Amino acid sequence: MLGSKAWEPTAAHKELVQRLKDPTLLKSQSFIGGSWVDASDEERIDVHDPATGETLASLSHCKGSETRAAIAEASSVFKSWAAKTGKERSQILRKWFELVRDNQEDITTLMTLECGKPLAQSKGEFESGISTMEWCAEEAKRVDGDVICTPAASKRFLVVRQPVGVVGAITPWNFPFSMITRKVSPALAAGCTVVLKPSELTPLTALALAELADRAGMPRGVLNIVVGDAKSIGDELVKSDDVRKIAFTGSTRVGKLLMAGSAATMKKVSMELGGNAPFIVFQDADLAQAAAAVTTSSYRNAGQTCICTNRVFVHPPASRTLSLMVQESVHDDFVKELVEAVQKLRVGAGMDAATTHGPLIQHSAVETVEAKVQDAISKGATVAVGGKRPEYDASHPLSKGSFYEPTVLTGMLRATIDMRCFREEMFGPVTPVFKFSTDEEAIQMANTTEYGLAAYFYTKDLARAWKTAEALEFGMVGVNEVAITSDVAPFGGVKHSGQGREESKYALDGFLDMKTVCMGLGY
Ligand SMILES: NC(=O)c1ccc[n+]([C@@H]2O[C@H](COP(=O)([O-])OP(=O)(O)OC[C@H]3O[C@@H](n4cnc5c(N)ncnc54)[C@H](O)[C@@H]3O)[C@@H](O)[C@H]2O)c1
Ligand SMILES: O=CCCC(=O)O
Repeated sequence: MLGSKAWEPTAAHKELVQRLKDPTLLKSQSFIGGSWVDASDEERIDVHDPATGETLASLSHCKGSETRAAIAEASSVFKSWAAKTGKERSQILRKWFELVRDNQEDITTLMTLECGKPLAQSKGEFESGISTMEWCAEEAKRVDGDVICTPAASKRFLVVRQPVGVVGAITPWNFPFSMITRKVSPALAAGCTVVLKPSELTPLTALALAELADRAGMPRGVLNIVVGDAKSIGDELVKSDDVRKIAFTGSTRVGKLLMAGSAATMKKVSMELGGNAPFIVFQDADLAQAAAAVTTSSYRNAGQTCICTNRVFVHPPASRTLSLMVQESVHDDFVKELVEAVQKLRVGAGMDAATTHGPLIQHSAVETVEAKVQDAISKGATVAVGGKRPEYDASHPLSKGSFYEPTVLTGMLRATIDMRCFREEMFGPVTPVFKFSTDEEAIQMANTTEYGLAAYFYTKDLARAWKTAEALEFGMVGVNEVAITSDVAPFGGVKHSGQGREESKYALDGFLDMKTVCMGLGY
């Protein structure tokens, strides 16, 4: 949110400074060419704590000219960074990883305060992010090429892999740490230089990372962070011919804009976009495990995770036959287990150790969730639990927070797939439960979405597991498992959920070009 030109530190800001072991990690400027710089105009951007609505910090608000400066810095040092040996880059990245690891407490505090997620979840994200940093620091030493068997005795073919150039990285607010490490670490390991635009809602974590990169001895200009106006910064990154790759995580809408814009300069793109994850509970599933898994997956980060369970399908629908009536209880038993688990979630501020469920990122997100829930109710859904904002009186410290209660919607028939909660990414703490009658129908309903990021199902039948995993049109499938994220496994989607993969042994591939060298032997 744009703030006033004059910034008077708030009580929340002073409290944050007190909380940090190293308050110099709290920055209010952008990091360009190894220096902390103010924007050329005086406009500021305020960062809020979504649990209280209080202003945590006010930052200089950059636009096009600062972005051009950052691109120029990244371009000017690209050749020297690329020319370092993998081992030299690895040593700097390793040092950065160590400094970040040593500052876990401060970084997770910043993450929780600016994005709202419970501290335990910030720690989980932190573990995921530093694993990526460590992995990529190691991989910097392994940017190998290839020798191809030749069809002609007089020549040899080799493949060398070279960094693509300057990378424009654009990241969202819901994972203010790990979405950065997933792009910046492999890009730097591959020998690229980076201009990063973090979300204007959660820039503090990103800026702390820049400070630690500087302390780690990252050469000036190799990593630049520009905070400010999304469109101006994005437009500069996209139109610049010096930027050779856009690495984006965010909404499908913005991803498509960036991809279309990148065509003019024929940039590489990697797009980690929205999801609409189905979760199928087959009749042979362990219901208690499935209900616990839906609770974990659907309400993680208050439902604001790209791989959150968005639609649950439970076998079977109402039937008059005795055998199916017995099976009908699978649905009812599952809903009972789920509702009981959801009732145990504790809504509150992320810094409170008892909290399992934090606020949404801002009030407009709560309004969008409310509209989707109302849409479902108007089409026949029943609220089994939640379905509203928590009722805090005006004197309550969280009364200005952007909270929505964890919600389960039931009573959904196949006829209700026109509901917004079926078609759209909810990005809030709401789980709609639908019924299905055959495996084919469940798979078909699961695939009835333009998205294709993550999908989950629970079954004990091996044949059904193989068949379903192969039939689901998603980039990642969890079978009797929802914790599918790992630094060792490729992460990414198909269809409108994007292209390219982050993490794993493939992490650096998107930041490298292949060059074929054909060597004539002269005979
Ligand atoms: N697939 C994944 O790995 C993954 C991971 C996390 C989040 N997401 C998706 O991200 C979305 C939530 O994040 P969000 O609300 O921050 O998304 P968003 O698309 O609104 O914003 C993402 C980033 O793009 C920037 N941006 C916005 N408009 C821009 C423009 N015109 N030009 C350049 N940059 C622009 C924002 O400032 C932010 O930094 C959800 O759809 C979620 O599923 C996907
Ligand atoms: O929202 C996207 C990131 C999810 C994850 O890392 O598990």
